[in-house]
Amino acid sequence: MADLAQFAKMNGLGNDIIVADMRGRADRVSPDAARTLNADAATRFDQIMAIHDPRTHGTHNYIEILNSDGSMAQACGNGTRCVVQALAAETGEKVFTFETVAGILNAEEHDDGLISVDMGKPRFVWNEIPLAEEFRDTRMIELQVGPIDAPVLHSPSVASMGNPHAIFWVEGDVWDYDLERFGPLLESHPIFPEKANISIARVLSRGELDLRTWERGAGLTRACGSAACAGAVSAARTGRTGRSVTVNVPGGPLHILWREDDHVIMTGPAEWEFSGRFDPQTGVWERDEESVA
Ligand SMILES: N[C@@H](CCC[C@H](N)C(=O)O)C(=O)O
Repeated sequence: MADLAQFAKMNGLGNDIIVADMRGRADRVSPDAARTLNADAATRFDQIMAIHDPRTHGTHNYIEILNSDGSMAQACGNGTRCVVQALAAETGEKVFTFETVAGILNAEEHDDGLISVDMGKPRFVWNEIPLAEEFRDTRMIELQVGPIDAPVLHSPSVASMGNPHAIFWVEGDVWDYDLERFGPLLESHPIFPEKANISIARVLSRGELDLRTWERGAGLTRACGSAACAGAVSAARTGRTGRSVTVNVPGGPLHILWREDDHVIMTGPAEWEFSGRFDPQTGVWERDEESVA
């Protein structure tokens, strides 16, 4: 059998994550392997967090992120919390610095088990989201779903947390909207040249909002950390909330703080489920004996 790599099936508030240990290896997790793992009910996931040896001095690891469709992602908040929990359990360290495509991320596991990730600074300029055409005010862009005279969703805020997000604001229950139908249409809308993560958000107070997400390259998920960050900063910059909020995603609450230095700090849990070994090229896998229920 090929030279197998260790993995841990984990989740961040129900966002299904595979943490792949690629340290000491020269290969990468292939898109085909991602699609094969996702096709198996036991290992289906939203993102793979591939931990590689560091590429930059001062970082613990380089992290590569794949969505369940095999596409690459620049950021994954829930997945980063799972990586922190796994490495903290292995090494006893509590503070980590990772390099990702989106930049350098600092993260810390607290004594209560919750994990904070510095998701970096949000980007709001149209060509940093990116959008296909210039919008001077990205707090509200011209995009809608439904009849022209009575749109179901309209005027979203857009932001990048290293990955593109559109947040549609609603007055009613976020579960009253057919995100499974609207999500794929909006994810691949021409206004988003790199596609986008599509969220519906309802502001409950100056300190709390509900949020559901159709994830780029993964579909409906129970949690999207970077969307929670994008929703929080968009709520603040449109005057709907303060800069410290609880974001209720379907899997549970996340705390988001948009610091005065412009960094966005996300805090939440992570959970280990089982471990195994897999072929990073084919996705063929086997469960570790001690993980057999
Ligand atoms: N679930 C992740 C987001 C993963 C990437 C996203 N699907 C994308 O392609 O941008 C999170 O918790 O941030």
